Amino acid sequence: MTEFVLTIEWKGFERDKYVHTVLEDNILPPYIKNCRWFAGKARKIKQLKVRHVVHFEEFIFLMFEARYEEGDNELYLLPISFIEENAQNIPAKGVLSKATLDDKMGYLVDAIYDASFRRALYKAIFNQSKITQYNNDLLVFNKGKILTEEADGLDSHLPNIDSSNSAMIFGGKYFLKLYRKLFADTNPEVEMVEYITEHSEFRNIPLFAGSVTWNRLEELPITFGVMVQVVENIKDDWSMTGDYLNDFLEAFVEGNFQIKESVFDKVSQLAHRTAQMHLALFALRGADKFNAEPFDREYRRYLHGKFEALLERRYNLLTDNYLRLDVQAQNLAWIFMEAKDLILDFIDQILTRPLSSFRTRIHGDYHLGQILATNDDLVIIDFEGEPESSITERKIKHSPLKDVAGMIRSYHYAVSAKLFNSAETSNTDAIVLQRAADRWYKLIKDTYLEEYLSMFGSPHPLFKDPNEVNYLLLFHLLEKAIYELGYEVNYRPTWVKIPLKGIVEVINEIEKLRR
Ligand SMILES: Nc1ncnc2c1ncn2[C@@H]1O[C@H](COP(=O)(O)OP(=O)(O)O)[C@@H](O)[C@H]1O
Ligand SMILES: O=P(O)(O)O[C@H]1O[C@H](CO)[C@@H](O[C@H]2O[C@H](CO)[C@@H](O)[C@H](O)[C@H]2O)[C@H](O)[C@H]1O
Repeated sequence: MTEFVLTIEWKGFERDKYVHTVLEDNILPPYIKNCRWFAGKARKIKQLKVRHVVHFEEFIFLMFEARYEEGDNELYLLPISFIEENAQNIPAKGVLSKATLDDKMGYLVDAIYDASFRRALYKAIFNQSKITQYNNDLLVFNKGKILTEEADGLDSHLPNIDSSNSAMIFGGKYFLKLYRKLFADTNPEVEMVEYITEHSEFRNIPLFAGSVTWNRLEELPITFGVMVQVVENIKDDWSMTGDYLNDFLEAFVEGNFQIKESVFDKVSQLAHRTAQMHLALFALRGADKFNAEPFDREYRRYLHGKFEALLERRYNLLTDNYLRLDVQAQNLAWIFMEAKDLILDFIDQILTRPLSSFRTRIHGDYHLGQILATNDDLVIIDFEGEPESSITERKIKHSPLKDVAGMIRSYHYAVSAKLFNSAETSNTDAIVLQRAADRWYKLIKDTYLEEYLSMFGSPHPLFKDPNEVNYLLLFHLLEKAIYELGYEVNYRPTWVKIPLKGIVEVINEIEKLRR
């Protein structure tokens, strides 16, 4: 914590240039370095700038902009509160600085750690409050039908989870996600969860309980948070699949190839829930935001342009990081780079080939970590969309096969990570390991895909013909693996091989199609 004693006044906080400057220059820079939610740690920061202030009772929603040496700025939400000395036990990671308010000594803290802030948030959602700001903007709290518990007597806590936003749990029943990185326009998660809850029968998501939005007079609204039902889950499906793979690994080191029937059952169950989610989203047509659309020229061009730009970014990233890769990853990277023309040729087809299927709103960032396993079912969470895309892009309708490709990639990740990163296999020949991983992946992928497609009548408007399905699936598998390459280079360099292997697999498939 910095040694500043900041003198604060809530009234007129938006004009308090002195406080803003101290925050920008002295308090925020060291503070955000230790925040899990600050995504710019690896980037060179040029400046942090207090951009907006929204008042909420005796708290402030502060928004600051991170300006970097290179690349786009980012806007972050930091709710702040003043805590009198010894008033509450705030963890050190939540304290911004020493402060005085109305001659009282205390601390300026991240308000999520302040129980009275959490209570105020809940009450405001429950009462559907609307708070007019100094410039006539509105802070709007919206309530879902399932929110029935009065705030009085309801306890709240911060769950111990790994999350890029901030979660709070109320009365063990409601889960509030406060977004940290903000975007202009309503967060797709609020739209999706609210619409599915209110206008469909699909119940394998946490139902909508409320939202917090800053409605700006002159500009697009910004979503601060969404509240949903708590899912009493045992673990997420990534960990669950890891458990199945432990059994598989155990048998494998004994010389057996063995997948339990119960594993196929779980994969089928996920395929069914995925299909039901897509059917529900497709059925929401009629509501403007959700109407299914054809593969028109504009969309085809968009998809093509986005893929080309992604490809270019990733080739540059690989070139810049090539020497940091191990030999196996370098070999795979070569295959990827040499296949550039083949890939470009393949994606060009999206512009002209017949595509009569429809596209609809989808999950957008679908992988095993987004599935929570309850006692006997699966619940799909995190409808925020692909982290690298803008909010407008996240709302674009796609073939549901984009989600299917995401999940298939996730199974590929799970088996690759387990087989290649486990101590048990450190002495096993890489070719033998690869063969086992390929077999497991193929069986699981086929099960997932067949079960998924079997849930749609044939032909279904979303999947008009098998050739389209094959092409679009390959297109999205390739796109996703190329996207993942960026994530791994930046966050888990030792995992870069996994998406590279995925890319090479699709390249092989494309070559087969050309023969
Ligand atoms: N409705 C919920 N009930 C219980 N736990 C949840 C719920 N939603 C999310 N979680 C937990 O929080 C974690 C992060 O959720 P997620 O929506 O992915 O947030 P973020 O986008 O901030 O990473 C999940 O992996 C899960 O453990
Ligand atoms: O869940 P997020 O929205 O933060 O998604 C990002 O992080 C994911 C990792 O947590 C990353 O997913 C990749 O790794 C997963 C295993 O850890 C694997 O199951 C996914 O298939 C793979 O894409 C995701 O790409 C990224 O956007």
